[in-house]
Amino acid sequence: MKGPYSTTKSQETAVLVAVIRTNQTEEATQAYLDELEFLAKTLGVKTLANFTQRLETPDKKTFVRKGKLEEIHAVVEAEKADMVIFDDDLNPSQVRNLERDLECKILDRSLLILDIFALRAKTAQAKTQVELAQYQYVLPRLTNMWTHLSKQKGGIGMRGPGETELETDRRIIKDKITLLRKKLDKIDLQNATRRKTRGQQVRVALVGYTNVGKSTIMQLFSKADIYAKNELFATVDSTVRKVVFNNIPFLLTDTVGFIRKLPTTLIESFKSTLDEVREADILIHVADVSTSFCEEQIETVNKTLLEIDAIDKPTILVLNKIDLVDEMPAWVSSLEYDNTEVVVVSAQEKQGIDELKAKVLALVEEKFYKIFPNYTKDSQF
Ligand SMILES: Nc1nc2c(ncn2[C@@H]2O[C@H](COP(=O)(O)OP(=O)(O)OP(=O)(O)O)[C@@H](O)[C@H]2O)c(=O)[nH]1
Ligand SMILES: [Mg+2]
Repeated sequence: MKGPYSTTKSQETAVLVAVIRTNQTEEATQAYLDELEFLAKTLGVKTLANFTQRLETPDKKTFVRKGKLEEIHAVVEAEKADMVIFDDDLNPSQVRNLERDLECKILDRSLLILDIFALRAKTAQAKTQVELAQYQYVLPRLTNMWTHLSKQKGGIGMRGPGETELETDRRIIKDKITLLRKKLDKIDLQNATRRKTRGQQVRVALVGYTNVGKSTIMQLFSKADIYAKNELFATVDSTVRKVVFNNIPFLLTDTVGFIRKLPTTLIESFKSTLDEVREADILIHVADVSTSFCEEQIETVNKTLLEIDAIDKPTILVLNKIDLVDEMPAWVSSLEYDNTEVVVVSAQEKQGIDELKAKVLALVEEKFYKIFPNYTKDSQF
């Protein structure tokens, strides 16, 4: 089951640690920890306990202060935890100090996300993108502990006079990054050619936070057999399907979900997968209305869309999973985004789907008749 770059084995156990920032509510912290636990669970890691400490910024040396560290160590020892997972990125010296003090494997949030992506990636493109992101993650974190890397190229006379193992490792990784970039450029070129052969068609992309129901909606619209599961990042590769509503055809893309604190190396390496989103004419932004952090998740997605230059498209905001909500949250009525229509649905219970389809069709039609002004409903596609 595990990909070649996995850093975790199944059935391992973990203790989670997060810092509560000034102004951050306990409720928010709990939601973040739940998400971290869900990320760990997706990798088959069981959470034994979690710890928080209120600090303005994480401690430079050990992320949390000494007293808290002792508490964590006691639990790690008593419960024989395999690892401690931190909710923010750690620098090499923090990792070293924490390994020394906690005497177990130390992971951070980015590493978990990278691991899940490595596990899920299926296409050559996604696999190469993940590998690139992993090397980019490792490069600034290289310490003398990583010397094993140089041995992979041992005997080829790689090491120049006076060069340390660390420098050799850096060079090996930089070479690897260059190689992966070249490989990706080649794949991108092939994909761009393929996209051109699709001809002029209206393109719609499903976007949203991870696990909100994008693939479930894709299935409803295209009857495609797509992996939809209660897991974070069930979808990492993009899928494109032709959909016809009311005899108007368009291309629908299901793609990777977003998450808060998405490692920047991942966004960079997944830029070409996100081309499908950038090049789309219309966005269906799916959100999970049943979580108390729906608004924040919508903001995270909008921020990421801005980062990849895909904001400002006609958008339908789909508030999904209404079946899990007794009462419509108050903030829904005050939702106001430019260029955005809101529709409330349950993809699972098929509530509100006709309204969603009608809204999608209206936007698709508008775009479609701009491309094909002479099209009549009897035309064959
Ligand atoms: N209760 C409820 N569950 C839903 C609904 N829509 C989807 N789900 C469930 O939510 C989980 C995630 O759905 P997916 O369609 O895989 O979500 P996604 O957005 O594609 O997720 P990623 O690909 O992981 O980013 C699955 O277990 C679905 O069955 C809904 O309307 N109500
Ligand atoms: Mg999905």
